[in-house]
Amino acid sequence: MELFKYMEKYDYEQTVVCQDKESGLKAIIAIHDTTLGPALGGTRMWTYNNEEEAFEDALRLAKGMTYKNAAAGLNLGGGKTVIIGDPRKDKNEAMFRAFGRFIQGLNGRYITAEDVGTTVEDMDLVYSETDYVTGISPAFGSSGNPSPVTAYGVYVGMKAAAKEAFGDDSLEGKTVAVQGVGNVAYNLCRHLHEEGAKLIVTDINREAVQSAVEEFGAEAVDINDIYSTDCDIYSPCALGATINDETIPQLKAKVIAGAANNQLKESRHGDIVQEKGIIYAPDYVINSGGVINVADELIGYNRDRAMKKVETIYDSITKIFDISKRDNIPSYLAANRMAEERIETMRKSRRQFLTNEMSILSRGR
Ligand SMILES: NC(=O)C1=CN([C@@H]2O[C@H](COP(=O)(O)OP(=O)(O)OC[C@H]3O[C@@H](n4cnc5c(N)ncnc54)[C@H](O)[C@@H]3O)[C@@H](O)[C@H]2O)C=CC1
Ligand SMILES: CC(C)CC(=O)C(=O)O
Repeated sequence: MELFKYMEKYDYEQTVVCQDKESGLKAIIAIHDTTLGPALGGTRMWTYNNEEEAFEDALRLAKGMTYKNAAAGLNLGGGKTVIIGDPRKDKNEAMFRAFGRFIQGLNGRYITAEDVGTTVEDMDLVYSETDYVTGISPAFGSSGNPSPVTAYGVYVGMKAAAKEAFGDDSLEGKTVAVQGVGNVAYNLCRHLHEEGAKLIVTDINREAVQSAVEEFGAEAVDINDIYSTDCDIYSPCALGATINDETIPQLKAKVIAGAANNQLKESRHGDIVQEKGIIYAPDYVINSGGVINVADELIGYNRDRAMKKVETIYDSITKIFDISKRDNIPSYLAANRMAEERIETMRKSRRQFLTNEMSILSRGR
């Protein structure tokens, strides 16, 4: 990857490469756009095949956060970190504390939280070194693990998508194929089960699948069979790029609504999905519950306020479908326009110098 070329193409502000030999920390912090406020986005720990893959993931995820935070109406920009390593083997206290010090060095331009491969306990270690971290333990007055709230947001967003596709937002009797039953999806399965949906699940982690089978009466399928399974809703909740040239022809679902970030391998896959008449709930809107929840910590966490805001995901998804129909554009593009318009408006209106830019956080209530 030619880093500067890539950054210029998608207008990234900053990429920070962090290395700490003692702890084994290798982290890439990508800050895409801070027009709306400090960049907030989680930290993913993953075993990448090579450095290029890690850079690309950090950059793509950071851009997604710019759009997610803008579409959610947050006064926050977009950033994300990837730590290169195996979350099951390579973690240690010194690593997350070293990472915390690097974040502190950015002086508030970037605020972190959990993502795939990192936990509340990891963020508590980061908090030992910096205030610019969210999703830490409730014992610190924080909101804890964002995953259950993300799951709730995906659930309400899925209902809005079901209304668009089937004329009714009830998920009772609907068959939902859930790909990945990790932190978010397991909680999503619980909501769906409680409403009477039928679940089909898959995961590379057999124990997670077994739990979903036992607790929710889910049917388990092989990881390669999830796309072609007979279902009403396909819910991608593992990693990104699962909506692509190979998988779209296999899909039988009328709706795609899931938690994963960067579900479309390329933008054009959003066009193809639309042409096939599949209702696609844009990923960064439907999965914004977690960031909405942790962002509330920045103004003094209030769970009721945060959950009320998460419930607006239903209206946001509905609005996107309305724009999509009105302007005859795919839903992913309707979401992008909504986010871009907000960023551009704010970019134009915020020209005068302020001594304390962080104060904008308190105005997002
Ligand atoms: N945790 C959160 O609050 C948020 C998460 N997301 C996104 O949602 C997705 C899931 O996040 P979490 O549940 O936190 O992660 P997680 O790591 O707890 O769950 C992911 C699950 O996917 C499984 N998996 C990985 N590759 C797979 C494959 N090829 N086929 C089937 N299963 C596979 C893993 O074994 C794991 O159980 C990620 O894309 C994440 O970026 C987005 C917004 C917020
Ligand atoms: C996990 C969230 C709190 C933030 C984030 O990184 C995301 O929404 O993808």
